[in-house]
Amino acid sequence: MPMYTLGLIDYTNVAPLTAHLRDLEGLRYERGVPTAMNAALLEGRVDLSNISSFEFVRNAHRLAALPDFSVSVLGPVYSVNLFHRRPWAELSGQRIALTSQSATSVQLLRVLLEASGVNAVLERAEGDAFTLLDQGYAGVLRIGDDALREWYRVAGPLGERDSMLTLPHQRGDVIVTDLAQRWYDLTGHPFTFAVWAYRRDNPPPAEVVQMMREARRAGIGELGNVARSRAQGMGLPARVIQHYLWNFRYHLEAPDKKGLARFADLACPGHAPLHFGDL
Ligand SMILES: C=C(O[C@@H]1C=C(C(=O)O)C=C[C@H]1O)C(=O)O
Repeated sequence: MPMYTLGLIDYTNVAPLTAHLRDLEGLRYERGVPTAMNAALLEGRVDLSNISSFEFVRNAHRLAALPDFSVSVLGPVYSVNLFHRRPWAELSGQRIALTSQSATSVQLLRVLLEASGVNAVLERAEGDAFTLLDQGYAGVLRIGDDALREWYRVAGPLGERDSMLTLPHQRGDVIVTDLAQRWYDLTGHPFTFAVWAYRRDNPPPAEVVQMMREARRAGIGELGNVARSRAQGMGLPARVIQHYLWNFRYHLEAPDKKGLARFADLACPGHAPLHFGDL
C-alpha cells in the first residue's frame, strides 16, 4: 500500500474504535482535536479521519464519509455540555465562551439557542468551565474528555448501585445542559457528532477500512477493558466511562443519518448533498 495517513480525534469516546487499530505497511497515524483533524483532512495532510460532522456537511461538495462509522448518540452524550448559572431561557444578551476544539458542537449550540429564541453573544475563550464562569461568562461550552470530567464534578459521585440516568444536572448554582439531550428533546433524532471522512478524489484502500471494522468489533467486544484503561487517565470511575462508551452509536445507522440530515439543513442551509462511500 502506498503511504496512507489515518487521522484520529483522540477523545475517550473513540477509544472503542481505536484501541485495536493495527499497523499496516505504509499506514501512519496522526492525532489531534476535532478542529485540527478537520483542517488536516481538508488541507490534504491526512487521508481519512473522524472529523466534525458540521465540517463534513460544510464541505459536502468535496468530501465523502464511510457509510458505517459515526460518533452519535440518542439522548444524553455527557461530554458536550453548556455550563451555565442562569437558566437557559435567560441567556439572551449574555456572553457564552466557546472552545476552539469544536466545530460541530458550536453549531449545535447555535441551533439550539436559536430554536428557543435565545440571542447570546458567542466568544472564543479557553479554560475550564468553572474558571470561565467565575471570570464572568454566563455560559461555557465544553466538549470531549474535559467536558466529561467537569460534568462529573457537577453530577457525581456515581455510587456502585446508582444509575447514570438519575444523576443531577445542577450543583450549587452551576447548571449543566447536555446538548445532545436537548437536541433529542427538540427533534426526536439521534445526534451525529463525527463521521469518518475522506476527500472524494482519494477513497480509502479497502484493507484500511477492513482493519478499522475489525478494530471496532474487538473494541466494542471488550468495552469493560477499554473503559478501565481510559478511566485511570481520566480520573473517573471505570463504571462511569463504561456507561459513557456504550451509550455511543458507532455505526451510522439510518436514524443517525436522519438526525444528521436535519442538523445539516438547520446548521448549513443550502449545503451540497451528503455523500456516503460504497466501501
Ligand atoms: C461527543 C463528542 O464529539 C466530538 C465533537 C466534535 C465537535 O464538536 O466538533 C467533533 C468530533 C466528535 O468526536 C465530544 O467531543 O464529546
